[in-house]
Amino acid sequence: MQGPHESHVEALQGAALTATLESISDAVLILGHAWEIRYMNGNAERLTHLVRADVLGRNLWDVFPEAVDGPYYRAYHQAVETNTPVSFEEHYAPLNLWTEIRAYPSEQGLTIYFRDISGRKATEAEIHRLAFYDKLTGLPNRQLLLDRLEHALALGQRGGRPGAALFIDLDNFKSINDTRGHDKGDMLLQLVADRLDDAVRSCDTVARFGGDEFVILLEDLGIDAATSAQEIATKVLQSFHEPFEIDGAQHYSTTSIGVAVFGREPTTVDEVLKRADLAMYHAKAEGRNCVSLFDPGMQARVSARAQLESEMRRALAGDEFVLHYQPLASTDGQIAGAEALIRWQHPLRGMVSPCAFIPLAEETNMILQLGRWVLLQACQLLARWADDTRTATLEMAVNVSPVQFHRPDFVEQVLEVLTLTGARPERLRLELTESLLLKDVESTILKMERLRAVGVSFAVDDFGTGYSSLSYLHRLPLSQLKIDRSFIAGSGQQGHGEAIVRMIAALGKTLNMSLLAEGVETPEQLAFVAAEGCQYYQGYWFSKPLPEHELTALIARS
Ligand SMILES: Nc1nc2c(ncn2[C@@H]2O[C@H](COP(=O)(O)O[C@H]3[C@@H](O)[C@H](n4cnc5c(=O)[nH]c(N)nc54)O[C@@H]3COP(=O)(O)O)[C@@H](O)[C@H]2O)c(=O)[nH]1
Repeated sequence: MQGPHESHVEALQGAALTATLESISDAVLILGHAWEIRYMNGNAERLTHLVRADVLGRNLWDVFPEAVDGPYYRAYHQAVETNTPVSFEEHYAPLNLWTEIRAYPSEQGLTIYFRDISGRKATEAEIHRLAFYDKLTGLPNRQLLLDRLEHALALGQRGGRPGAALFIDLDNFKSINDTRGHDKGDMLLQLVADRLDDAVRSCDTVARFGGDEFVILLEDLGIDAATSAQEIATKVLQSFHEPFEIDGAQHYSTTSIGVAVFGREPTTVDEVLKRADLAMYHAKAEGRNCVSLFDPGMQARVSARAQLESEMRRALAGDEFVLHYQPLASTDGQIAGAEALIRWQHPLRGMVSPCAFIPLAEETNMILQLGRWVLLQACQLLARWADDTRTATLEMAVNVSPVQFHRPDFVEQVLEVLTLTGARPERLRLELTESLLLKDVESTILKMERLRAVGVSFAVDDFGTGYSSLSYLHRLPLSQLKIDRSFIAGSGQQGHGEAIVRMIAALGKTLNMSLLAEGVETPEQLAFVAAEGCQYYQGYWFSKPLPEHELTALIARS
């Protein structure tokens, strides 16, 4: 029998306990030993949309049949065994619930605390999406790709399941941004993402690596992984044959793809991506719109290039470049001037030909510094020639790279060098290639005319090897055509060399330009080009390119 004091205390405890259970933020269910519901707080009513009076005394599984297969039994037994609360998270559409079970073995009952964590789950999902998916295209981002590649490499190394990374870079992506705006560029990227996704299996990962670069991770490729990867890359490439529909207009785009295969041999994520990237650069160098498979030779070539680049920077800072001058002669044997030709006096490799470093200098923009240096040196000599009657009428020809010419301040640079050196502009001839003249014709003509106005003249170098359009050749302020040496070398033999020289000579006459034959090596070639109307020639028959002091001696003798 309870005394009056004890029942008062128990009633007090009951009231206090109920008040506590009603005030906490969690939903609470207290169950008896047969899983019958003995208590349900207000939060549990709100969350389950049930009324306390309807469920009290009923079995939990009758009230919540969907929970029968859930983790409740397991959690209860674990809570009993460990004598600690056990919690878990479960999804009951549309809710995500956090649940904690506290067991009371002595009373064979339990309390279930639960709360809606849908908001937190949505935030977590959003954080995950932001961290691992690209916002613009919805594709996996670089981070997720790296994780999956790491996993694929582990499978490849342990299980011998080979895979491949395809590094995809859009060709000329910049042009759509520049011509149609960044929003259209973004649309193209979204369409490309869809197209890449459609081109591969759903188990492959198509990721946006950054900018206009995408990577496709192919897994489980089978024995001939290289062939399969190349076939898939070709399929991806071909998927670009169809135009992209951007805001009602059709846009054609191509892509360059580098392929790197991995398998059992130990390698790293960085290494695989570096290889695929290298192969992609190789595809670009091959003319774009193609697939290239990584081979170890590529690495060696890139290292050699990097070495050359750093050596060139050192050479530019030091004193390793020199100019040689090849005499330009009239076909009756008089020196008419000289062409300045750069040489690299390398401390270990000896004299390096410009063919070995001009292309790299152009790619890296070092040609800007180099080209200005050449112009300055050549104009200094031209200025010195003006002081001597034997050299005062000679012309100086200087090669101009397209990279130099297309800089907006090219004209100012030439004018500045002329002012600095005091060289006479009418003795300076700039040699431009056909491809240079073809690009951006209107602005090219403007630049040439500004320089021609001060007396500078222009020659087309290596004429006949490019694609000069005769329709605009007459509009360019050119004074000389230099016939490429390949046609001169071909003269006197079977082939079209002679006929081409004849045609170019006729064209030069029509356009009122002087003609210079390049690469004349024999007296027969000289006789031929003279007979065809070339007033000038250049070649080993007269002289190879010479250091300045040897050229001066040759002029003095002639
Ligand atoms: N942008 C710049 N380009 C330059 C500069 N200096 C040179 N170059 C370009 O490099 C290419 C190779 O030049 P180089 O090795 O100097 O060869 C020149 C001559 O040595 C060679 N030549 C001349 N005569 C003959 C001959 O009878 N036979 C023969 N096999 N080769 C001969 O021709 C080259 C001159 O070419 P070109 O400029 O077309 O008149 C070359 O493309 C240079 O233009 C520079 O400062 N800037």
